Amino acid sequence: MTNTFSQLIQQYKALLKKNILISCRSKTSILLQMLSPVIFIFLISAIDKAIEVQTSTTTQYKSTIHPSPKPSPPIPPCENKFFVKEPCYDFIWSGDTNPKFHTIVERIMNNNPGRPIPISKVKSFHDKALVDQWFLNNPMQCPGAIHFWEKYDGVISYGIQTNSSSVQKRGKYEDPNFSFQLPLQLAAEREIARFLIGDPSFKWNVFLKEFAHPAMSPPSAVGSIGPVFFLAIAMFNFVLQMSSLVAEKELKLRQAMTVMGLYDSAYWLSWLTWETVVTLLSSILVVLCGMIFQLRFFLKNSFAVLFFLFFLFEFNMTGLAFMLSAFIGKSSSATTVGFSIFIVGYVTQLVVQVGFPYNYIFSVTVRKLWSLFPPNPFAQGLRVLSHAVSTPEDNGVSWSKRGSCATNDNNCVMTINDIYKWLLATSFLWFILAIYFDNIIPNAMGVRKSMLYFLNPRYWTGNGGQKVKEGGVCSCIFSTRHEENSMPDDDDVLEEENVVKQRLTQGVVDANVAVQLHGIVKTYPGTYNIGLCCKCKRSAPYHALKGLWLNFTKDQLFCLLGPNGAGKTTVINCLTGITPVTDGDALIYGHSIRSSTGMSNIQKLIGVCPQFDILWDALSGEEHLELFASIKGLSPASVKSITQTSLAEVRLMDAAKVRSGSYSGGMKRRLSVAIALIGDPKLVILDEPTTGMDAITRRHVWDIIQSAKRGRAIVLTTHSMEEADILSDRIGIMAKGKLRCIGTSIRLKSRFGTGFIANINFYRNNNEKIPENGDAISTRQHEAVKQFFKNRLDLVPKEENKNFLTYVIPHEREALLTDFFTELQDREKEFGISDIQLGLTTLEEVFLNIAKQAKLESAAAEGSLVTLTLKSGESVQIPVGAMIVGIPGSESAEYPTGFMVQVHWEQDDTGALCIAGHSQKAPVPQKIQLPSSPTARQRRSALVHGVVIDPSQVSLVNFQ
Ligand SMILES: Nc1ncnc2c1ncn2[C@@H]1O[C@H](COP(=O)(O)OP(=O)(O)OP(=O)(O)O)[C@@H](O)[C@H]1O
Repeated sequence: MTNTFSQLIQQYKALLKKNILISCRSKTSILLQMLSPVIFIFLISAIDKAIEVQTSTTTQYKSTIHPSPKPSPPIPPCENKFFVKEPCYDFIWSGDTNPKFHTIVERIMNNNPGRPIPISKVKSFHDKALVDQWFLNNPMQCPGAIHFWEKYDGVISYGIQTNSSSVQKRGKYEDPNFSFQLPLQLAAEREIARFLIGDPSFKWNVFLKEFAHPAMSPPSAVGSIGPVFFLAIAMFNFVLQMSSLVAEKELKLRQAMTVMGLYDSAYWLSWLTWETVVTLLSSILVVLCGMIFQLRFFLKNSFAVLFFLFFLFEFNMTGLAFMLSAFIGKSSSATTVGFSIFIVGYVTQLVVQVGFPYNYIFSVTVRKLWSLFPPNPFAQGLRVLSHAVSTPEDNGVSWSKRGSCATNDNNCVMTINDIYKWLLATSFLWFILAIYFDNIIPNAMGVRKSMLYFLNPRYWTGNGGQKVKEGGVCSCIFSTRHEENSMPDDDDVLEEENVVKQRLTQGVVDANVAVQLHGIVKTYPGTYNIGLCCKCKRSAPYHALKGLWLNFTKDQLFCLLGPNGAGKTTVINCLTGITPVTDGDALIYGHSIRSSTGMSNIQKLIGVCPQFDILWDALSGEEHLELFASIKGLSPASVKSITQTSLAEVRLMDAAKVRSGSYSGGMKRRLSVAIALIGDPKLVILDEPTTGMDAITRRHVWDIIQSAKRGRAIVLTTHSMEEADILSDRIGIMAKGKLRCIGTSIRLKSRFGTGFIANINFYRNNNEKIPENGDAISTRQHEAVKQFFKNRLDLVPKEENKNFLTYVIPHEREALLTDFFTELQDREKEFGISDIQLGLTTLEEVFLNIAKQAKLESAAAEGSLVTLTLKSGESVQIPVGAMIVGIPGSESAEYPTGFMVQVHWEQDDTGALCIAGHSQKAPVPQKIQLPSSPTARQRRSALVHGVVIDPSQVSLVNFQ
């Protein structure tokens, strides 16, 4: 337990270092994170200043203790109105049938203070109805009208008609009461009074005086646009965090660490710690910037209150990023998700600003649901704090007052303290959900845990409960077991299988065996996915491994060969726990891959070099090795020295401090090999480790692998036959999920090669004329040797040149070889032979034969047909892969039983089988009966169907 804990701490520290290095090495993201608070607070401060300038013309925001009287304003020219259509009128009036009113209006126009109104700017009408009609037909051409009437002689009445709503333009307000109604009313009363008393120069002075009032605080930009600006600051970190997590998942970096024994808890804790630090710094920076830019909001509210609000909000956003990252498969999508969250947050914050749902009229449930989205409670917090500094007398919220409401806030449903508690609680909710979704959503390999995995008590005790499933949570999965239980065709494979089975049934534990594969079966499940129009799309299950029984011995390198798609990587994925086996089991040093405890023990014992380099571009080779050494649990004191040794071993000392992003392909592969070997793993799995390496480096890595065999088992997959030949102690060739052959390189060559290769080299005879045309090389000595081979072994050369002849000698002729070569050597001089080389066929040939055989098998199983066109011009339909084909209806005097041909097959670039040619015709043996007349189906298709003849029933010599 203590051991586990100290390893967890060691992993945590190493991962934390990795997170810091990766984050700090991305200069753009660091710059964005550091500069965004400064830029956005500067913008808020600029907007604050603009509001101040805009409101400087009013006294609303100035303390007015002794207001001074001001003379009543004149009637303004109509052009001064905010929205006006020309030609416009300063005012219009009705009652023009009465000459008294003409006089009054003339005086209003002439005595307008500072500006007599020209006659063209006033229009008169008979009555009010006509005025209304005119207003209707000429909108925005006049601010209002005055209507005169005389009820009794000497009693003049008037009424003013105007639009009472104030309008705003470029941040300024136009109040119709002060800009039109009051001046016209005062002018009308003055001139009516003068008219009635008959003194046109009667003094009539009206002064206006506002209330004495204290200064109001101008509206703060923090309260209005602050929430969205602060949300933008948080979004930078949100997107960066999410893309870091998703990238580690997408690039399988996390999977690589898990395979090497990483604890999930160390992984999550390391990111959480780093993000807490980033959030902490960002929040302090925001508050400090606000104070530096002298924003009242930041100066008056307590530093601690502000800091905690910003910190908890950003922390909450980090939790949300953690949770959402479980649903995203590509790091490039993080920006899109971030942008969408920002847009949604912008709108919901606007809604919060107008009072929804932080008001007593809304239910608690609505408030809680709304508050689940972090920008919303944050916007409410900013609203509360803005409210607390809305007048110059307000002192903001102090730390001790964070739990109480402002006295003038009648709608206080959430104090700052409530918002803190809410943000903190929901942050932890997001983190828990992040871990939950991370477990139940299929990873890059389509593997996930059951939806209720946490209810299994064994999950918490570590004794199991780690059972995994495949396929999406919502896809309808069906999985069929692989029922094919055929016995292996090959004797060696059968023997290996029997040995493993016997040991299993007898419970024999062989200390020399590192890995035992007990019939592992892997079937990738087919899925039903709901497509367009609710159509279920079904994909068939794929049987990638069809029951492998194998032992990998200690101190040995087992090489798994096989064509693309044979199932080699699937074996590795099953052994490393990346993908679960469908059936069977494997024991690695006695630990079962099917149990979670077993798998976590296995992960401590293995080192893996995956098929593709899984490295962080921003980390150097040295940092990679240090990280993996710590994950493996090497003692912290030894990590440095072991790293240096590893680097020296793979010749990366000079590039130790260079970031792996700038490594060449070969350097990356070497680093991957070093990572696989670090920490002295007892089982090393190398999936095509030398891909992309030059010849010198490859030989060097072979040396490393060779010397690494001591004390451990190595499993290697490769497409290089030379590599397999040199490195392996045993080789297994797989095809179509089955082991086709097993044994040492020599055994495979002797069993599956076409036989022996004989190279006969000739002296150059300068006196002899050698034809220029290479295709028609035929010298006397060549001919003699060719005749010698034909007579003694019945062979023709596979390749020939003016300097040599190459023969492939089948195994069946092995008995004749001693005498044959003795005689050939004796007659060397006669034949002009300079050198005779005899060797086994290459491993490559074995590989190609096995691959071809597997292809033939599957083609035969599928029953697909191709057309064979004979040299004589006839066409015949034959099954793909058929070797000997009899041609029905080919009976003649020369071939009374009909004839047959041997078909030569080859694989094209895609691995598909195609006809390479066919042998000469040979008579069908008497014992085989070909159908004499074509079948009904053949008649329909108009093509003859060849009859497949069992090769054991004919002598292949017939075809030469
Ligand atoms: N997650 C998966 N879902 C469905 N089929 C898969 C999955 N992974 C692998 N396969 C299929 O299983 C078969 C074996 O794949 P595998 O990667 O093990 O082959 P391989 O021998 O390693 O090939 P290569 O030499 O190309 O690496 C392939 O046909 C592949 O398409």
